[in-house]
Amino acid sequence: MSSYRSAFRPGLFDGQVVIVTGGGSGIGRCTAHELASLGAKVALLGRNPDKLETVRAEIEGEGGEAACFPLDIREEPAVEAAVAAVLARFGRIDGLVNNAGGQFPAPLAAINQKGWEAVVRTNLTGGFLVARACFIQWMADHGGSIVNIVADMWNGMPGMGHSGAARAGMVNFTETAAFEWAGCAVRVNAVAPGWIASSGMDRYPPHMRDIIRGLAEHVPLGRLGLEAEVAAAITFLLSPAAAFISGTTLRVDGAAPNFKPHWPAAKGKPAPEWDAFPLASKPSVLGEG
Ligand SMILES: CCCCCCCCC/C=C/C(=O)SCCNC(=O)CCNC(=O)[C@H](O)C(C)(C)COP(=O)(O)OP(=O)(O)OC[C@H]1O[C@@H](n2cnc3c(N)ncnc32)[C@H](O)[C@@H]1OP(=O)(O)O
Ligand SMILES: NC(=O)C1=CN([C@@H]2O[C@H](COP(=O)(O)OP(=O)(O)OC[C@H]3O[C@@H](n4cnc5c(N)ncnc54)[C@H](OP(=O)(O)O)[C@@H]3O)[C@@H](O)[C@H]2O)C=CC1
Repeated sequence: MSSYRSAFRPGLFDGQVVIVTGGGSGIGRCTAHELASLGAKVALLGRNPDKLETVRAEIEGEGGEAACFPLDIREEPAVEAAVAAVLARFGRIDGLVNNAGGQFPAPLAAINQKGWEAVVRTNLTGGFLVARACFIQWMADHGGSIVNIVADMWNGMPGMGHSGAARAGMVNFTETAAFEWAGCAVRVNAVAPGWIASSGMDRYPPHMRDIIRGLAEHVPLGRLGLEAEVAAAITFLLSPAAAFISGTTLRVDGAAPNFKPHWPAAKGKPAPEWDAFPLASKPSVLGEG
């Protein structure tokens, strides 16, 4: 029996198979737990096999079913082989959560071609490759639902120019795929997290710690988001509750893009679903509490 306290009804994904890329940590790991708690069999994709294996063991320890498929999403043959391996193992693919991603913080002038391409391939090309493989190998004939995780970098974000450009591309890919694949009953949406208290926050260099700790002051809801709050948005878009929703990008950001410096953000608001995922990451950069 899973300890995950989902907002959705038990058994919602019984019999379904969902791929979660970047399932070995943070938002991907949390989403994998949530979907498994609702009955889905989860295929965990990511580069580090040890991280994937840890999450697989966690899920199976909670009564769910999961399997690991290590790969780099930027490598086309590896992506095609991994999707084929998921089908060989589970026999179907109902959903894809295209979550793997990330970047290094650097001003545009300090990014060389190799660095730019490393980030664009991670956050745009890789997601395209995984989505296309799922479509061609299964969803074109059977339908399905794809959720692409992007990032709330609207209007540009200094230090994140490569990633913001890639995410903008992924939003447009989402819109085109929603149109092209609609005739095959494939829905394609995106979720744009704002600043989330996930393991990802611990991957930034020490000199950024104060910036990260101060981010909540620029969020009208007065806090960082939770992994479980992003997972819930993804789960909604995968579910039949979103059957007429395709081609959209759902922000999960506490209204951060609406922040205006002349008006203070809310202070000390509790996170209502803090205990939805007892195993959630506690990024050390944010300190205790
Ligand atoms: C801002 C305020 C926000 C404040 C913070 C707010 C957060 C915003 C919201 C977003 C949050 C998240 O996404 S949280 C998720 C965070 N998680 C992650 O980022 C994990 C995934 N990231 C990665 O794997 C890496 O960053 C990524 C580069 C994408 C892929 O790794 P690779 O192994 O392929 O790449 P590497 O070999 O490390 O590097 C490839 C090249 O990239 C360049 N490169 C690498 N690091 C570099 C650096 N620091 N400065 C310049 N250039 C660099 C060099 O050219 C490297 O080549 P050489 O010179 O030959 O080495
Ligand atoms: N936390 C936040 O505030 C925000 C996060 N996001 C995005 O949400 C997603 C999840 O981030 P989060 O959970 O916070 O951070 P994590 O760093 O914990 O998760 C990123 C995951 O992506 C995987 N990954 C990265 N590159 C590749 C690759 N080339 N091939 C396969 N897997 C890869 C990593 O696996 P491995 O280590 O094994 O490579 C890791 O599990 C990312 O796309 C991130 O950019 C967007 C906005 C805000």
